[in-house]
Amino acid sequence: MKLAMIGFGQAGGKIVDKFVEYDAQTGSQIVRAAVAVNSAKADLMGLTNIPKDQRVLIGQSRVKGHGVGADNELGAEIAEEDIDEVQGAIDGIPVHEVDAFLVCAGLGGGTGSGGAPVLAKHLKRIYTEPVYGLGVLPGSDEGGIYTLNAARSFQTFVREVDNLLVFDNDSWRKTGESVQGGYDEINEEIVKRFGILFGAGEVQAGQEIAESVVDSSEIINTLAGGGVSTVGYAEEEVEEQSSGGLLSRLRGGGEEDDLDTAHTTNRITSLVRKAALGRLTLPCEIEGAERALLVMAGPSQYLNRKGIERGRKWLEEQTGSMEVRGGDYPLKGRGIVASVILLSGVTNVPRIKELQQVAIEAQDNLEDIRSQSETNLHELVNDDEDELESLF
Ligand SMILES: Nc1nc2c(ncn2[C@@H]2O[C@H](COP(=O)(O)OP(=O)(O)OP(=O)(O)O)[C@@H](O)[C@H]2O)c(=O)[nH]1
Repeated sequence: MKLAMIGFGQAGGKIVDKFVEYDAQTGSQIVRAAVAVNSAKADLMGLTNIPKDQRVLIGQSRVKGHGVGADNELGAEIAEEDIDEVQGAIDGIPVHEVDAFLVCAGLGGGTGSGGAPVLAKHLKRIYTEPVYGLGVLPGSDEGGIYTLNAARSFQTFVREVDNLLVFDNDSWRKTGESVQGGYDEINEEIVKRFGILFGAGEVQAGQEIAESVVDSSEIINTLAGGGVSTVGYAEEEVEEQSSGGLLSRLRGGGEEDDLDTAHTTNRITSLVRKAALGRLTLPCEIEGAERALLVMAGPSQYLNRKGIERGRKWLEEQTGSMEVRGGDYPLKGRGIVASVILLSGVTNVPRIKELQQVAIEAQDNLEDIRSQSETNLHELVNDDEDELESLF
């Protein structure tokens, strides 16, 4: 499916930048247009793949190109004030050629956290195409203010988008890694998962015809209905054979043929389980997910309808959902068979409840500190008996 991607803030910009790189490397053609919006000039200059004329600096009169310093209320305000400048960049997008918008942002900071929901609301008012969000939750070690920002932004962003796809930095960070190196790896994980998912609806000319190919409308229907989504992923390396070799073996028929089919089917069902029960972009209980989509990607000789059907049925049982779609995505040249599972409308998410709890504590703390601040400063600056006088 073809997307117009808008990265808001530093994390959002870097993720979209990575999507553009992925698109060029794999030819998956999911990024029809890419825009970066930020209040920090340096962050925009640090991008590599998004065209320079598609990078929009907002809030110059307020923050002089230096960012909003994790103040997401200010981030929301300047996004509203400068929405026409953002729209100016979006005007350059051939919207009739895109299936949906994807607004990406880290929810813990200021610019993206505050600005992304404002932009989503604006896009939904103007366009009929669905507007999805890709929201990144901060690590739990980032501190109270980031958690509070994320909890407030999450609440607003979910309301303003047609569906919020969530990625939780907390469950992906590795110890002993530099923050930057860590983010590079994390961003690759994000782009791989969402790249295959959205790429599934985009069959290119010359690609092998799949048995039951996933179409953009299936992704859109799985996301329709709103709420929060998470994505599971698992892959296995396979040897890519030329189709001629395999076909001639298949034509030979016999036991080897049955073995191949059984092996292919089993590989698919085990990859489906691994993807659903392994690390999700947002960890949650999969039971109760309202809708799901299973995409099996790989060389078409490693995909079969039986395996996908079994995987789909298993997902139906595990989620209890009646709306589980499934299909394949022929993907040559990567030497893998991969299973991507989109779980949409998830509601049993302990991580969000925990985030909200920490956010409320941080909010109460901040209020206490603010309310005492004037008294404390007065006590510090003035002597006990008020014997000293200020100069003027
Ligand atoms: N996955 C991922 N997360 C990131 C990356 N950079 C920052 N983050 C996360 O995103 C959150 C927000 O940070 P930024 O995007 O840098 O903030 P901003 O929107 O530019 O806002 P200000 O810097 O406050 O103006 C942080 O709390 C991190 O958790 C990145 O490259 N990848």
